[in-house]
Amino acid sequence: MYVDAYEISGGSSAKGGFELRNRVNRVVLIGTGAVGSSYAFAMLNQGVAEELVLIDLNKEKSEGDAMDLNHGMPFAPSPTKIWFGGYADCGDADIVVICAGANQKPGETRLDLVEKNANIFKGIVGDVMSSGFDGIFIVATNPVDILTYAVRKYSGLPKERVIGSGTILDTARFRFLLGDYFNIDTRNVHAYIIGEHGDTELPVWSHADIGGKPIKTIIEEREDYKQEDLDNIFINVRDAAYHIIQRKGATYYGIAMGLVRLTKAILQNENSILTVSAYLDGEYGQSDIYIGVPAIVNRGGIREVLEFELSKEEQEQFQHSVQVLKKVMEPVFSS
Ligand SMILES: NC(=O)C1=CN([C@@H]2O[C@H](COP(=O)(O)OP(=O)(O)OC[C@H]3O[C@@H](n4cnc5c(N)ncnc54)[C@H](O)[C@@H]3O)[C@@H](O)[C@H]2O)C=CC1
Ligand SMILES: CC(=O)C(=O)O
Repeated sequence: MYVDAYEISGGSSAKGGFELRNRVNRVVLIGTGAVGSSYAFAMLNQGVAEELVLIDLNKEKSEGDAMDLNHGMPFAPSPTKIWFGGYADCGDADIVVICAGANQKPGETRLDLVEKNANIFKGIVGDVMSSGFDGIFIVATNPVDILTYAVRKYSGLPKERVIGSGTILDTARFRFLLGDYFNIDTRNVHAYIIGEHGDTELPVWSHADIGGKPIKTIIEEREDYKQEDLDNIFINVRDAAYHIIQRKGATYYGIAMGLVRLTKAILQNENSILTVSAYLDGEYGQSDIYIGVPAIVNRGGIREVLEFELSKEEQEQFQHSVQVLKKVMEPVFSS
């Protein structure tokens, strides 16, 4: 069901040929808390899906969200059929997005959430798969790399059809701050954060450029830009969630827009390069791990992981990030 965006119907048209029938696409969102409801709002505003189903343990909340969102429909760029549903609705879904589970309290790391959220995920993924779901999972719940691994394990779906949001948000934060620093439209900044979506993530300075010019070269050539400032930019990216959680208790708009970007890349078969949590099977010298890397995303999910030629320091940092994740994963998946 996930492969064909279009179905050829055999019925004869007025002109006697085949009719190309656009099959309705459906996204099911599980978890309509701060992140999930922001995602639903952004989906409606961008007119990405034809059907959007909301599921949450707190049924009243998702029912209220469906009503509220539907009242905005006259202002949307295109119609989206939105309803509060149940797991049976996943059977016909193209994409299931999971934002359900606990979030960080001030001072907590993402990795601190692993046990609680892995337990929640066993039930959720089991219910989704019982519906006959055969599409693509997108995972946002933290610790996202480990929970994406959990979804693959619990669902048994092919690796390319289980995708974590990975460092899509961190990369966006990085591009925003670099754009601000160099006074360039952030969309013209090409720079990536890879590794764990968390404290061990790293910036890929060796492949960061603006308008084709490496940022390293700009720093060497221009006295008004300093390496020290770039180092601070990365620290602000890495610690952004802590800064926001301290101020408002949670982060949700940035990730919601990142998740919509990912959903669009899939539904519109874009072959876009996004830094997502992808399963590594030898790439970057690593295996049996989900972690943030640049990947080509299209209607089949992850078409390919892109392997940047990393500097020695970047390689070491990436390896460290893998090791930290594996250490936390070990007790979760050993039984
Ligand atoms: N990947 C990323 O870049 C980001 C990830 N997150 C993560 O997203 C997750 C959600 O965060 P928030 O929306 O702020 O939390 P929230 O507490 O506002 O919402 C969580 C929702 O999950 C629901 N839920 C809990 N157990 C459930 C179950 N078994 N079935 C269905 N629904 C269930 C709750 O009822 C609640 O509505 C957290 O783990 C957070 O750390 C947050 C921001 C960025
Ligand atoms: C909470 C979280 O993972 C983030 O904002 O990056």
